[in-house]
Amino acid sequence: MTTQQLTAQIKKKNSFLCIGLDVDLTKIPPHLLTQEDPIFAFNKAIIDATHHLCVAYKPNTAFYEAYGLKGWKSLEKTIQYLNTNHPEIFTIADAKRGDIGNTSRMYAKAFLEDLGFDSVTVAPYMGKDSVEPFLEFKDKHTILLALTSNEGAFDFQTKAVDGRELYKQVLETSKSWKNSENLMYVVGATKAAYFADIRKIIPNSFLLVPGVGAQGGDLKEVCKYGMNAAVGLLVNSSRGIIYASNDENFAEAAAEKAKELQQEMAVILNN
Ligand SMILES: O=C(O)c1cc(=O)[nH]c(=O)n1[C@@H]1O[C@H](COP(=O)(O)O)[C@@H](O)[C@H]1O
Repeated sequence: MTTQQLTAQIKKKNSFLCIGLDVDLTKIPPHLLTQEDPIFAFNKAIIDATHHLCVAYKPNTAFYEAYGLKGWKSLEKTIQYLNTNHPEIFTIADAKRGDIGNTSRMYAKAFLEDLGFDSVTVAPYMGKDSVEPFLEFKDKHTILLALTSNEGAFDFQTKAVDGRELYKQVLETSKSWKNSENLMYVVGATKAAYFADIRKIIPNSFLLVPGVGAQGGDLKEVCKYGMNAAVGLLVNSSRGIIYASNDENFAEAAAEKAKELQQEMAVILNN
């Protein structure tokens, strides 16, 4: 998918919501546990109830890898379901990969080619040759961790190296990499104060913004400093949406939560 197609979908749906499919079997409604594939059954119900409210889904692969072969199968079925039924929706494999070049090439093949995701999250710290293999795929996107939502972001990312914060160096340096037009960046919603500085370095790139909902980030603040002329934001909420209820009505409850965020977004987009 191109960023133009993503932006068109944002305008059409009045939404830049990304729903995180972080499925934990201890949190899903107990009645699903008797199904042959409870993770996929849960995801399918969530997708069926929310696809008109969001423009992206982001399964975090940890929640699938934790269940071994069965979990990976559920991930495969989820991306196939999305690509078959909602090809206009942007998909993110939140895998946070990155390794020496030939290994990154295999990660890129796994997520962007074999599974068929539109994008994958990648850690930048092994540098250019660890990221460029992901950038080779046409109309696929590499979402580089810039300034993450967690407390630990202050351990390294905001520390100055050669007089400039490390996250700024990641933004600046990565712009010169081959096919860098395929880059997007992760910036946590909990770091709203940093968005203005970030936009000075990468005015046009899409930002994946996790951390609203369960982690307490503020949507309005994020938009005030992070939005660009083409919107340029995908705001993610996982637990705050998918675990709104663990009764039989869980999918409708998730849709209600997604709608609350979408309506806030619509107001912001139309102001
Ligand atoms: O790459 C991410 O998506 C990510 C980066 C980051 O800085 N912080 C962050 O929370 N995430 C992911 O975004 C999701 C947030 O989930 P909730 O806090 O439940 O909305 C999880 O899948 C996290 O792994």
